[in-house]
Amino acid sequence: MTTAQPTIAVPDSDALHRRGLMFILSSPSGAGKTTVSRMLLERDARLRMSVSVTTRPPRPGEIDGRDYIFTSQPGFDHMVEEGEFLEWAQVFDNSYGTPKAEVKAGLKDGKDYLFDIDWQGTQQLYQKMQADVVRVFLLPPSIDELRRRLTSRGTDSAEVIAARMERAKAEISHWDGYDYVIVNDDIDVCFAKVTQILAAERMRRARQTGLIPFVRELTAPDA
Ligand SMILES: Nc1nc2c(ncn2[C@@H]2O[C@H](COP(=O)(O)OP(=O)(O)O)[C@@H](O)[C@H]2O)c(=O)[nH]1
Ligand SMILES: Nc1ncnc2c1ncn2[C@@H]1O[C@H](COP(=O)(O)OP(=O)(O)O)[C@@H](O)[C@H]1O
Repeated sequence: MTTAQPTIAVPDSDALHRRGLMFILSSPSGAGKTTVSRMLLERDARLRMSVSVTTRPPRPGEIDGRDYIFTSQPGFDHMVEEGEFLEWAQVFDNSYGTPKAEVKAGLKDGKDYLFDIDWQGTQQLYQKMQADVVRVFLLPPSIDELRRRLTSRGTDSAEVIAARMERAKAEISHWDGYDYVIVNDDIDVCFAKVTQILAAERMRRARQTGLIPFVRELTAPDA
């Protein structure tokens, strides 16, 4: 004869409530963060892109609202005045900012957000929302390979590429402000590492807000 057992929900990745996380990917321009971001978004339905606002003109193939929200400098300044950004920064000659509203609400609902932002934005988000932030920095395998990637992308003029190369070493100098640093040599290896980091970070105890009632149930006197 079997005795009736109290039912306890089996904890899989989504069975228990979890607070969402802010997954930040930074790198010097051309090291591969857009490529890795696209791969993540294609393969991971639980991850959403935090689409930034920028005054930079769209590149060929970029879509307003998907890659960036493109705006004028007065439009951007107005958003700053209205407090609509979680963080914003001047990068190269343009302004870039992370809209606040969706991310703040989504994190509570367990939604995860991907941020392709620079070290200045990373520092600001970390200061404001340290417990939610995971910081990943991609390095190129060499400076020559970085130049080759920027050139082969075919989206920027020689002048813009030269300006980005000039800034690359300054950007790389911020590598130690990140939790994880990956050399993006082989894209599949790099992507696998990023995926592993995301999986582990999702399982952190502090994010699994549903654990407290679950453990209470497991350890109840009549369980
Ligand atoms: N702080 C901050 N940086 C951003 C934001 N959006 C993009 N960036 C950064 O701005 C820099 C330039 O981006 P972009 O013009 O798309 O060129 P890319 O680096 O070649 O992809 C990159 O380092 C991005 O990570 C944002 O909302 N905030
Ligand atoms: N691991 C890699 N090996 C070879 N080429 C790469 C790799 N990662 C990215 N690329 C290429 O390098 C160029 C720059 O990558 P991108 O993702 O646009 O960089 P970022 O967003 O950091 O500026 C693109 O043409 C991309 O296809």
